[in-house]
Amino acid sequence: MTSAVRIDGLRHRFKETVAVDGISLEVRPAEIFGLLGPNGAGKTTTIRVLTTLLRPQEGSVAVFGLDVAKRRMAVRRLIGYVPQALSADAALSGRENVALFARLFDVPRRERKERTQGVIEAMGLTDAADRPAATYSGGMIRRLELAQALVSAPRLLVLDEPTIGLDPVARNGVWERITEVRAQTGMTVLVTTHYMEEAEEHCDRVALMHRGRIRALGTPAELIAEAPGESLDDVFRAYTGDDLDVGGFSDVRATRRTARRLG
Ligand SMILES: Nc1ncnc2c1ncn2[C@@H]1O[C@H](COP(=O)(O)OP(=O)(O)OP(=O)(O)O)[C@@H](O)[C@H]1O
Repeated sequence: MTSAVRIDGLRHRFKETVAVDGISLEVRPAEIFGLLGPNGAGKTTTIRVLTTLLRPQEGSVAVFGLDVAKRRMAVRRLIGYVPQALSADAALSGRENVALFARLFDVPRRERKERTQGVIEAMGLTDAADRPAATYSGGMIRRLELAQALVSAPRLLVLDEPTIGLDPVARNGVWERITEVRAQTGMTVLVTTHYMEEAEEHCDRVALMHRGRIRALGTPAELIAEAPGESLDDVFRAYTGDDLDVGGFSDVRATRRTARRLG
């Protein structure tokens, strides 16, 4: 079966910083795959290459068999992407935001209304759909952004830190919606996070990334069985040693970014 994502020897640098240092991995169709690691690990750079926003400098990336460097537009049509930066317009209602994405992604005109309503319902936003997004909570904004990404019925949903800065209840709400959509559609989900406990609970397989490299890859249970400790957090520490305290699981940067997003 064709891989949903296949990354071979991807390396990417920004001047003297090597952001991604030769990674290879495969995401299987219909799985929820977590790319995990602290700030600066190289997760976003990897995501930006596979969503065609950055051209691969070295190595290759294919989405459902399509090379991201050679088939950019075809790859984009397969992907729904929720970036870290805010992608909803606060002045528009939830429904208007989703309808805008339906137009942007060429959803056929006669299907737009129904598809927009469908994803709004799926994300639990029916009651709030006609209010300006400015009145939404952080969790609702994230679910609206998921609705925007889902309206084009992508085969691969790519989420960059979907629960960052949310309280535990809102984080659960976002994950519930992600797992429901996956169960209903068989969509593949690639998610980055630095919340190990969320990945442990919701991801089928994970890759632990640190300083541009993949340190371990497998199901959460496999990784926990192979390394000393009882959680993915322990596994990560085992693979990265003291580095983590320097690299930082600190949420400071993340929290600041979220404050900007919602402010
Ligand atoms: N546009 C850029 N210009 C220069 N350096 C960059 C750029 N984007 C990322 N980097 C650097 O590349 C490294 C990897 O960053 P990346 O954003 O991919 O990590 P990340 O794991 O996604 O972390 P975060 O969760 O903080 O975004 C970091 O050292 C970062 O500072």
